[in-house]
Amino acid sequence: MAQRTLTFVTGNVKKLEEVRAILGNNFPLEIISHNLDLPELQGEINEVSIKKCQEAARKLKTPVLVEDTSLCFKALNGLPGPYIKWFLEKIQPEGLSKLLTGWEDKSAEAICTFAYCTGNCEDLDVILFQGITKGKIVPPRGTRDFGWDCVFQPDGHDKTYAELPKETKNTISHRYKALEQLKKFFIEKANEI
Ligand SMILES: O=c1[nH]c(=O)c2ncn([C@@H]3O[C@H](COP(=O)(O)OP(=O)(O)OP(=O)(O)O)[C@@H](O)[C@H]3O)c2[nH]1
Ligand SMILES: [Mg+2]
Repeated sequence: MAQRTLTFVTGNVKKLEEVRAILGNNFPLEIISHNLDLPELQGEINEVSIKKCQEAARKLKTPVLVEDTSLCFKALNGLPGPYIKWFLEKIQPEGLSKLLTGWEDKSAEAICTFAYCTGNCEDLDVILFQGITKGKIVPPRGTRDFGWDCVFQPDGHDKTYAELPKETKNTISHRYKALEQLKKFFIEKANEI
C-alpha cells in the first residue's frame, strides 16, 4: 500500500486525542491531523458526514478522513442529532438535560460517523464507518473537559462518560465502535498489497 499516512481533518483536539488512543499502535497508518474549518451542511447524519468529507477532499486534494458526532434524544425524534455542537454552545450541558424536562423518556444515542474519501477529484465516493452507543441523558456529572460527556450515561453503567475512566469510555464509546470498523477496513487494505 503506497499510502502510509491518513489525514484526519478535525478542529477538535479531544476527538483527535481519543482517535489516537483508541487506534493505538497496531494501526497500519500514521494519523496526521489537519485543522480545516469546513462548512457543515444541514441534513441527515450520514449526509452531513459525506458532504463534510467531500469538501475536505476537494480542498486538500488528498485522501481524507473526517468525523461527525451526533447526540440523538429519542423523545425529540433524534434531535439535536448532528446539530449538537450548536445546542451545546448555546445552552451548555445543563440546558441539554433540561431539554428533556417533561419527557419521561430520557434515552439517547451517541453516534459517531467517520467518512473516508480517496480525494481523487473524479471519484468523490465516500465510505462511512459508524458506531452507536445507547444511553440516557442525566443532569451533568463529572469532568467538563469534553463536550456533553457529563450528561451522557451509557447503558449498563451508573456513571456518565465524564465520570468513567478514559480507558473505559474508549472501549464502549460510539467513537470506539466506529473505529473498530475503520481499523478492520484499513488493516485489510494494507494486507492486500
Ligand atoms: O462529550 C462529548 N463526547 C464525545 O465523545 C464527543 N464527540 C464530539 N463531541 C462534541 O459534539 C459536537 C460534535 O460536533 P462535530 O462532530 O462537528 O465536532 P467539531 O466541530 O468539534 O469537530 P470537527 O467537525 O472539526 O471534527 C462538538 O461540540 C464536540 O465537541 C463530543 N462530546
Ligand atoms: Mg464540526
